[in-house]
Amino acid sequence: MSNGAKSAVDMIAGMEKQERILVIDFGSQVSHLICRRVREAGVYCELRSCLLKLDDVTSFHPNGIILSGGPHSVYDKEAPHLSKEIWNHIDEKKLPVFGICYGQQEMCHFLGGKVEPGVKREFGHAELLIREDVAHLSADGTKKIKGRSPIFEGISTERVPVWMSHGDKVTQIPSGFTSIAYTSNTEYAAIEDQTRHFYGVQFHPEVTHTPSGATMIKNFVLKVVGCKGEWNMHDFCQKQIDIIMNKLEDKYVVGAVSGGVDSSVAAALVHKAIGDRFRPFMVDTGLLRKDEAKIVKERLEKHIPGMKLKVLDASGDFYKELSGVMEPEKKRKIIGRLFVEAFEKAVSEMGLPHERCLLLQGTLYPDVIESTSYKGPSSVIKTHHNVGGLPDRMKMEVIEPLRLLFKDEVRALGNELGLPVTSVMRHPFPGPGLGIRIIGEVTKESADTLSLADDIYIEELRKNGHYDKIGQAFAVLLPTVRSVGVMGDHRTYENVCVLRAVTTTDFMTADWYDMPHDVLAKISNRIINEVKGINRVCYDVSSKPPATIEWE
Ligand SMILES: Nc1ncnc2c1ncn2[C@@H]1O[C@H](COP(=O)(O)OP(=O)(O)OP(=O)(O)O)[C@@H](O)[C@H]1O
Ligand SMILES: O=c1[nH]c(=O)c2[nH+]cn([C@@H]3O[C@H](COP(=O)(O)O)[C@@H](O)[C@H]3O)c2[nH]1
Ligand SMILES: NC(=O)CC[C@H](N)C(=O)O
Ligand SMILES: [Mg+2]
Repeated sequence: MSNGAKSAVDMIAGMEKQERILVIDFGSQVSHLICRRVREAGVYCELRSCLLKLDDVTSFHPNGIILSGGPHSVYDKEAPHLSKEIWNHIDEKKLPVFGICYGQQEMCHFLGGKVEPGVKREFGHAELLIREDVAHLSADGTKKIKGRSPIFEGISTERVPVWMSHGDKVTQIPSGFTSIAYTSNTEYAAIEDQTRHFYGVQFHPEVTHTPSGATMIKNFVLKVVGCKGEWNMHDFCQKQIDIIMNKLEDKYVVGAVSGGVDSSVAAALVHKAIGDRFRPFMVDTGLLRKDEAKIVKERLEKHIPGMKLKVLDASGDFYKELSGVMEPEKKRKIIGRLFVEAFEKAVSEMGLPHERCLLLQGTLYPDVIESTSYKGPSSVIKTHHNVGGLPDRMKMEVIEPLRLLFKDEVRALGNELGLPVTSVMRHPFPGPGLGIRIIGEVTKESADTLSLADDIYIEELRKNGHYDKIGQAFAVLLPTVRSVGVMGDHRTYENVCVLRAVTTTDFMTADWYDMPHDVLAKISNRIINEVKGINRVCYDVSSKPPATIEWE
């Protein structure tokens, strides 16, 4: 639901004193992973577009800067560059810089080196050879010693597997730089200017295909920049509560809470900050998991003392309006509209002063990155599904307390706030719920059937130790398909249920989960025996792409 614009409540204000790294995005597909690695090193960081202005840099107060990779070639006419003012500021403030791939090329290009189209494009694994004889000043600055660059400290081998993805090549390094590692393809696989604390690598240390990459980024942040690495969820949580408390003074916040990770954590945080001026509500669409509204209400009220979750039963409207509708996009539109109507009804029933009321949104950092990062020529923009349109239509200001966090940081924040594991580690559940898992027309009967099958499936996954290994699992019902079966010597002619389970890191791509046959057998047996109306169970072995995770 993010529009990427600044929220009404600026969640960063008040955090100025903490150490921080600015990651400048030149359009790489994996720039966000640089942020992940920096934060894993215990240092707060943000990703900003390479089109940023000097003011954006000075107001961020970075301790160091990382330049990402990108699809352009630095010598192209339309290639993006950091402005001269920013480079001057870097010089003036003596800010350490780490350039990755395009970032390294950009640094060399600007500082008087040379970048040219390479003879050989390199995509994939390469072997990096670390130089052990780089001249350095000793820690006390008194004598010259020989050893490896601080970027490579703690890496146990001299030959390091790294991931390459480039066509251009640095052919001449700027004065002051020296090579600190090489590959068979380039002398300048890693370079440094010790005096200015400038570093560059041709490969990608941010991806997991470079196993020691996280160490290199950590070394830059802690050893070169000199950060202490003390950013942690406990302090972050406390600071965010203070910020919300101070900014909201006498305001009210209404929040649509689904029981999913994001909305539950956001709700817990805002409740901690403003108590009963936060009014959470949940819409029972009739398309939720089995007993979901009841379970979510009990669970949240138990773990967030004092919170009262209002449940609005709108299931009748959903079944009525979906009756006879087969087409997936039509169903989604109807569901989206009914959600908004239910929200409006819930808010108006609360009778709060409209001008003092904000809407809580569970926007996460990937959504913010998507709308603010630099889009290079070959970048793919993901489609973010959501319930949509609410703040515009309701003309309400929004508060997005999670907009600086990645999903697993949200989970860590949930732990910090005392939410149970069942809340913070649960698989995502889409807003349209069973509505897009009943293929074709949705009825109360099919929703009841599917929720029973889904419940058995999830229960068995938990019992057999598979739930936490899976990114998302659910059952799908095919009410338009009937199959013949035999039960107790009788002919049956009933529905087919499909089980889906995928592993994924970001839900943009996914692999089907290799489920052991004995577990499948148990689940199939239970569903066919316990759920009336289903006589056949199939397992979905399609990956995304070309399939999607949901069926509609
Ligand atoms: N049944 C519901 N009642 C109230 N709000 C809902 C409901 N379903 C979805 N929403 C709202 O829509 C938002 C988007 O849903 P989405 O599924 O993306 O996130 P989530 O449910 O918070 O987390 P998760 O990704 O773990 O499911 C939710 O954060 C919540 O504000
Ligand atoms: O809140 C949501 N509202 C939606 O309309 C919606 N559609 C898909 N999803 C979830 O998005 C992820 C990717 O789904 P697909 O591979 O089916 O596109 C998966 O996690 C899906 O469950 C939704 N979430
Ligand atoms: N991954 C990158 O940053 C690539 C940089 C540049 N486009 C090249 O091909 O060399
Ligand atoms: Mg959800």
